[in-house]
Amino acid sequence: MSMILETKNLTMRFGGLVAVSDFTASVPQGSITGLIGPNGAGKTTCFNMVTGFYRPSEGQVFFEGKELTGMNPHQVCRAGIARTFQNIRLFGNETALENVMIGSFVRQRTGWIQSVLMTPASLREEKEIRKKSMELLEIVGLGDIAAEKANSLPYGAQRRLEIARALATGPRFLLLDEPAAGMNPQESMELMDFIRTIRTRFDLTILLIEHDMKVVMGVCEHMWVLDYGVTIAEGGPESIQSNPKVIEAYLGEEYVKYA
Ligand SMILES: Nc1ncnc2c1ncn2[C@@H]1O[C@H](COP(=O)(O)OP(=O)(O)OP(=O)(O)O)[C@@H](O)[C@H]1O
Repeated sequence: MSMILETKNLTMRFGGLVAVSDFTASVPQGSITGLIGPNGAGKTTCFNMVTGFYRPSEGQVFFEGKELTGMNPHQVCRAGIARTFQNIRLFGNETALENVMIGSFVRQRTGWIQSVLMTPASLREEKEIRKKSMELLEIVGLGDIAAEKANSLPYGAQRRLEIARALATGPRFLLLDEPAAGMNPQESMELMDFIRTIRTRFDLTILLIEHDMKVVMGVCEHMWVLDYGVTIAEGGPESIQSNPKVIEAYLGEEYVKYA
């Protein structure tokens, strides 16, 4: 099985705090993989190191066999990795369509000078981007709210919109940071279908951080478990749910009793 992402001994220190220690992990191509663990375990820090938001104190990141360590977020995005954030980061006063268009500009061929001068090439490209962004909104089920401002949308729609914007950058690898946060059980169920659908439709590999165990166990084929920055387990849903270390550090006996 080929690995789309490999990390080697990724370590992040903030002063005296070791937020992530020696994170050596791999994500199979085409998989939906989970990164789980208690609050403060270092999950988002791992995302930040992979996507160039943090420069690791030590260690390396390889994407499709090429080293990404030290690249900035824009370069990582152009390489084919997109992400969403734990706290939704949309342009609230822009419409849903404009938010998706902003994602597409990462792949824009004409430069900013041409855009400012509104050359025929840049106008043609903007029209193309508008059309593609609209199609994307339709695919994620937001076609009818394209003209609404992002901050007026219900929470579940905002999460989908953030994913649509990430998809607009044309990624092969998508990282989702707590996509089910704040969703009700019905929305979480729909999210699982949605994640599987976009994986197939866009030929993606997905890595997600999530605390909702129904979502994690329902959708992830493989997962990594962090506790205090240290990897304490990896495996499929069955083995993770019965792993004593994971039960003690994170899931708890109650979860095991009622799962
Ligand atoms: N920029 C930063 N400066 C200092 N400490 C940080 C920074 N970012 C994260 N940390 C610390 O690193 C540790 C890991 O945080 P991180 O956000 O990665 O955890 P997490 O597993 O994603 O938690 P949660 O599930 O609550 O989102 C925490 O102790 C956090 O306070």
